[in-house]
Amino acid sequence: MLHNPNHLYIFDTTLRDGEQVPGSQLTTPEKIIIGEALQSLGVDIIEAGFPISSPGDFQSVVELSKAVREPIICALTRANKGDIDCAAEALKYAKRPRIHTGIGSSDMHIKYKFNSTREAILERAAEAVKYAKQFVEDVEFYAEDAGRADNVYLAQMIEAVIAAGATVVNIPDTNGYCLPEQYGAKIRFLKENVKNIDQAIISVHCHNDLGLATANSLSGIQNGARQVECTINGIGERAGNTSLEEVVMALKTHYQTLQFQTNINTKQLYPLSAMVSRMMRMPVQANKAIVGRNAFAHSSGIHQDGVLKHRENYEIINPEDVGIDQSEIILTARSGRHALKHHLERLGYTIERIDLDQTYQRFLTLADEKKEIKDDDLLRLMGEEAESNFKNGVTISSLQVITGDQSDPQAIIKLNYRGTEQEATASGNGPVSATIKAIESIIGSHNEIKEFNIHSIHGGSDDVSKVDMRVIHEDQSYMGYGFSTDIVRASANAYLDALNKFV
Ligand SMILES: CC(=O)SCCNC(=O)CCNC(=O)[C@H](O)C(C)(C)COP(=O)(O)OP(=O)(O)OC[C@H]1O[C@@H](n2cnc3c(N)ncnc32)[C@H](O)[C@@H]1OP(=O)(O)O
Ligand SMILES: CC(C)C(=O)C(=O)O
Repeated sequence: MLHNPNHLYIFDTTLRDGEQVPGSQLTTPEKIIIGEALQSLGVDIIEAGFPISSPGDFQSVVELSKAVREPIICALTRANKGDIDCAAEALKYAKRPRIHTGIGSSDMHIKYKFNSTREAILERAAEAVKYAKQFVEDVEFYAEDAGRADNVYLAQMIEAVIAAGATVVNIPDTNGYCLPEQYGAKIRFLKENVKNIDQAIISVHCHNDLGLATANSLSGIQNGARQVECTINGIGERAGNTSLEEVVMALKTHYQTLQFQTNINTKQLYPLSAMVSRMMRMPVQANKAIVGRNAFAHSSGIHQDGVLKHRENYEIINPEDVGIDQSEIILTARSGRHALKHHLERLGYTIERIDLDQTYQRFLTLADEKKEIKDDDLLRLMGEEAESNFKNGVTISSLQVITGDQSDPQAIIKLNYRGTEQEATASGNGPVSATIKAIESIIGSHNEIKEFNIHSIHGGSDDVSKVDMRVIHEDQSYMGYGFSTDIVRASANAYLDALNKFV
């Protein structure tokens, strides 16, 4: 078989083995959407289904064969004529069809599944391949439970099926039993002991029962396999299959050592992972390698500081390479000053004006209570006691407002400004406008307020109100945030929050 010796074929079985997850069955239109996305990702082979299993799965293979033309479309069968006839029929529209047939190869399966003998099973294996060959040129054979099979017998079986015409021989660790070294040694044994092995591609198909599917697949590849069977997000029967994104990124990250190329456009990995998770109703665990929510999130201070100084200190993959915009710095009580400063700057605070130590202590108290500090929490922290956050900031020492429907509202304010306490009184068309005017008469300048929003945090008339405003000063825009149970005080806090960024 002619192929580039450095090319590693990616055989995606999300739609077949991946779909064997309880509750994750897909409709034909959903399979086509995922199939088209897999084609765009660059997989070489799509295992589209098991046509004999149901009319719906048969139809999915038919429709996928029509819609997805670039990758090989593969259909699974047992080693019997009925399954193979059905797969051949379902694949009749495929541009590049492959039948994937096979049978158990371990003594366990031979005895307890088939109540048969090694000799009889070997014969059935070869017959099935010969039969499938009448329909398609490309026939893959799987030796189910090869992970627990005797290597000498497995080699005989593989030799027989290649002689019968198999183009690809799949050595599944069906039950995720092997250790990486054992599985690699099995592949090497076949490479060295099957006389006609050069006439077929060896494929690895590993399950994750011991969390070793990716490690076993890589070990198989290092020992002679040139096709890897995998699924998006590693979904599949029981603990799942080898995860496509893990194996592809391991090959890419270690290209210098392994020297294998794939056609995968890695930037599509994350969007496709999210699509499969949504359509198959299978959440991705947060700490899942490559595509988990936390795969590029840093929440402890030492790591955050390291990442902010030089991303590669704590990341071996650039998140953009897998379609994730950027790493995340999550603020928690384990964060340090560098992370806090990073977020404050991102939110528009000029760090030179902030008393970082003071702010950090208040941040820690809040973080211990809240676990994760979001932008809103940080803005609130800055707005609530704006004066304690800024070095030499303008602060309010008292505010009194007289309002009602008999006269214009009036505000009397005392500000600490430039080292002295100064007082002013002003009236306006409302209590907020009177307060802002009073502040402006002390600082001696007028700044236009472009946006002004008041929200309650939880709802209810006794709630804390949150004010945000955009203040224009010398053609620059400054956001201010304020919080208080008194909406006038919250507005004054927001104005001072913005003011302290430029005064
Ligand atoms: C390791 C894997 O992931 S293999 C793929 C697993 N996927 C699936 O099983 C999903 C699709 N399966 C199905 O829809 C059904 O199981 C069918 C249509 C294939 C078969 O359904 P049924 O005919 O009702 O049989 P059932 O599933 O109960 O039992 C399996 C039969 O297939 C036989 N069998 C199992 N694997 C193979 C094989 N590779 N080659 C030949 N026969 C096999 C079993 O020995 C058993 O036969 P028996 O009835 O003579 O004892
Ligand atoms: C059908 C085969 C390839 C399989 O899924 C397995 O053995 O795990």
